Amino acid sequence: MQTNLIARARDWTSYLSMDHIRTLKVQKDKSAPIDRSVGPNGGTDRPTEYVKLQSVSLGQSICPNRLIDNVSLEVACVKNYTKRHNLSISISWYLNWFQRGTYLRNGPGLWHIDDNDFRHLFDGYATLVRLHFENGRLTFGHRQVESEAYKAAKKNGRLCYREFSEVPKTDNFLSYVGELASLFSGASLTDNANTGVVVLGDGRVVCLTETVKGSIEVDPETLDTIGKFEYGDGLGGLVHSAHPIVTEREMWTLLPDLVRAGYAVVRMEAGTNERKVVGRVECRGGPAPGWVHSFPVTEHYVVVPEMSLRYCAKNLLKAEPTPLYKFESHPESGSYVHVMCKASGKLVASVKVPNFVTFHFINAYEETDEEGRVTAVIADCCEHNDDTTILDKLRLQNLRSFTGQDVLPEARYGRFRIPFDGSDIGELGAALDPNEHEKGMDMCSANPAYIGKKYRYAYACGAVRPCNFPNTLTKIDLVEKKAKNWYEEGAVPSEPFFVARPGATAEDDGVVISVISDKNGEGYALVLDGSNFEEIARAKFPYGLPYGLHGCWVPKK
Ligand SMILES: CC1=C(/C=C/C(C)=C/C=C/C(C)=C/C=C/C=C(C)/C=C/C=O)C(C)(C)CCC1
Ligand SMILES: [Fe+2]
Repeated sequence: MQTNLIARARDWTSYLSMDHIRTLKVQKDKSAPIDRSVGPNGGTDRPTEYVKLQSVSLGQSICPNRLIDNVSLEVACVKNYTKRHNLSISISWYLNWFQRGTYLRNGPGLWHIDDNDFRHLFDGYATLVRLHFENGRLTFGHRQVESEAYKAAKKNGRLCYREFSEVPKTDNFLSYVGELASLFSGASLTDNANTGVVVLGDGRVVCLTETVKGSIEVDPETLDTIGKFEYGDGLGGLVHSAHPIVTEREMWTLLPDLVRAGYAVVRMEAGTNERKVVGRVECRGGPAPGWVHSFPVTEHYVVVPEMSLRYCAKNLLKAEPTPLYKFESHPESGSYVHVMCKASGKLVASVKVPNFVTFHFINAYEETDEEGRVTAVIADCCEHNDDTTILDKLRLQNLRSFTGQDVLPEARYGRFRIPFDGSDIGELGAALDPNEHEKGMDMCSANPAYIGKKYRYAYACGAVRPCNFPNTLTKIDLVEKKAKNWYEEGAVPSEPFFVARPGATAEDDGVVISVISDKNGEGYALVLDGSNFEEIARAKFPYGLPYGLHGCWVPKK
């Protein structure tokens, strides 16, 4: 039976308030109207909080894969419904090892407050999605991260902090002057932690964005917002990389210095809240540091990219979004890659490279000669052919239009080579022919055990064209220089996340998890085999989810 559980749109939208928890009528009604207006390819933008569902259950075979012998879906009356809603999808499959642990995915998920609609994908308030695997059951839930920005917006019915492209309305000049002061203190910047989620070495789970104040600890079980992650080091900083490098022992991140153009490279020991400055990189171009959404590390070095797309204090202040939002392109200033020794904080290489545009570095490693001496650092990223238009393409209006049209800007598996021979020039090319992934490429992950080391495989969102957004899950083999796709017509997958099989020896021995929005905006969790990239399991959600960004795996203790 192909019945879907769909709450009528009217019912959902009338339960916006977190404070008024009521029972929703869940109806087996395929024809019920749903607001599919948000996210690339729709997604169902419903108020996300606290829904007490009527108890419904049905048996359903939802995976064609022969490895799944039986799937049943039950929507239970959630006891603890003041915390979250919770749907239980029972799957029995043969991957016993993969039955204990939680996949969390963060991303912007709510793009309006009352009647105020946001403009850009990155503006949305953070929504956490949780897929908990245990004893052959998948428990699914999702919830808003309760940042100050989100709570203030809900309370006041309007935007109160500066988001990626949205700015609160200023009534008069005096309050504008106040705004200026609050901007430089960081007070007016958002703490909407809508970009990534990481598990620190001591087990704490933190949602992140690019503002330092937007580091928020959450409970991976209940999705409760525990509170602000306070850095107790006095380092301050307004912005940092949205993607720190986290291991069991430590966390590395970059703090761009918007006043004295440069970057502080900082390290935080696991179990502490104290970042320590290991070294500083001075920018070689100007007038401000290049935007650094992410960066890679090798075993011994931190790679600091300096893009010619640079932060712009003036644009931070503008009331209306500029074409490049908070940034400004300075192709004439050049682009550079710097390499710092983790142990000494000394700069060991700094090279000029062709201009590039990247949000996501994938990995980096050291190239060595026969004697084991490091001759170069190789750093890989999703590179948008030095085309900044990707930022504007991610405006909600663009994502909602152009379905089926070939408007996705081209991207490649960018590979930098930073030589250690003292030369001033680095190389940038493609690690494989971009036609392998139809020149669509972003949202990459690799086996976490290979971070900083020579690696062979990566998982990304690629393209089957024509498309207006990446629409495949793609396994990339950097030795064979081949890509293998998972693709379903009209579906929009989120970042493929690799989870290694405990005890695995092969790099690709594990599973790849993704959350998919199908062509109707409904959704399912998908599990692929990391080695042959075949589908192992899928579990359909009773409603669609908005597009999300980055995830993490929280192993069950
Ligand atoms: C809030 C402020 C800022 C915020 C920056 C944010 C939230 C940046 C988020 C960047 C993300 C999510 C990038 C993802 C890229 C995905 C791509 C390119 C996918 C492509 C598919 O083809 C600042 C701007 C830092 C200023 C202060 C305030
Ligand atoms: Fe990101």
